[in-house]
Amino acid sequence: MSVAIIGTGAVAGLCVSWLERAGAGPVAVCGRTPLERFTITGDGAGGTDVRTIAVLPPPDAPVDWVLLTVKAQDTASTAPWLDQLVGPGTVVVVLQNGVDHVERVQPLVADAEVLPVLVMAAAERTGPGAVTHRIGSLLVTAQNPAAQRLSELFDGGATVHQDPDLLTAAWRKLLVNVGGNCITALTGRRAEVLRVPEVRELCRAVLTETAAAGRSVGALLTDADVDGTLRLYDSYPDDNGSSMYYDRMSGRPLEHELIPGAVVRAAERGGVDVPVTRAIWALTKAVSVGSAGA
Ligand SMILES: NC(=O)C1=CN([C@@H]2O[C@H](COP(=O)(O)OP(=O)(O)OC[C@H]3O[C@@H](n4cnc5c(N)ncnc54)[C@H](OP(=O)(O)O)[C@@H]3O)[C@@H](O)[C@H]2O)C=CC1
Ligand SMILES: CC(C)(CO)C(=O)C(=O)O
Repeated sequence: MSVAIIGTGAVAGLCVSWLERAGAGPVAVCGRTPLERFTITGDGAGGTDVRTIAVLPPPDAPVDWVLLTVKAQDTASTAPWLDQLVGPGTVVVVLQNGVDHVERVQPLVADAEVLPVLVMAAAERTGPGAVTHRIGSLLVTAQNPAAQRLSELFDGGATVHQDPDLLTAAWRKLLVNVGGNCITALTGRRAEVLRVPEVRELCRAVLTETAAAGRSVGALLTDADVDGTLRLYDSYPDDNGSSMYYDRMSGRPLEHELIPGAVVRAAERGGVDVPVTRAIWALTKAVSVGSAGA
């Protein structure tokens, strides 16, 4: 099985780590800057071991699996890699947050199979090829033959859950991101900020709106999902950040369109009022590098 990962950040590092544990052999990594190895600290389950894993340079021919791990706003810029790596039989696995993976990637890969994957894990890129794996080793995807093969590819490294209702699963993950990612990015504080009582109430308001927006487009979310997400925030270690927090701290653009923007757009389609989420969207857009004046 040939595997090429596009991107050299946190989720790319997780994939390299999981595939090495799965015995998948060295995988190729395609970055904006060439990389020869990853150093992974931790295992997402409390372990603190440090592993160095060598990776292969970008292949010059199509591969069986392309794992796309760039931020949503960088997806279009990967077109040259996709042209090089995708051929008949390639499955393009999109490991991103959000709810519209297929719409974003399918136009770049003609009729190749696109498999959306929700990454139920937390990791931080701390330097070039250096990734700290804090929480989790679960991937959630659709229920189909490609997903079954993905499960076999990662077996021994990460668990792949095939969910018959991926729309609801993606909105459930969006709940986690719309509060946790946006608030940590806006405040410049890690997960401990989510336990400030007034911030917790703000999160409850955003999550309640998000659940309503999700329901308006067919996701089966209830108040129990809101409560479950708040309990998840309570369980985070104080030093857990979020992918949007790391981008804010590094002066990179934010995924404001992928996360609160997706809620606002769905709410508009569904005729749902989401004033608090709209405010969060405006603020994350305003602080995102490159958005000045937009
Ligand atoms: N980090 C986390 O814990 C989690 C993240 N996610 C989601 O996963 C996705 C990836 O996030 P994450 O790994 O954190 O992001 P990172 O910012 O850590 O990594 C993104 C990588 O993509 C690279 N990249 C951008 N454009 C290109 C390109 N054209 N060609 C090659 N590489 C490119 C970046 O390069 P450069 O180094 O040059 O910037 C960077 O290495 C996001 O949608 C995020 O929301 C989901 C769950 C958990
Ligand atoms: C780890 C988690 C759930 C944090 O909100 C995430 O998805 C992210 O950082 O993007």
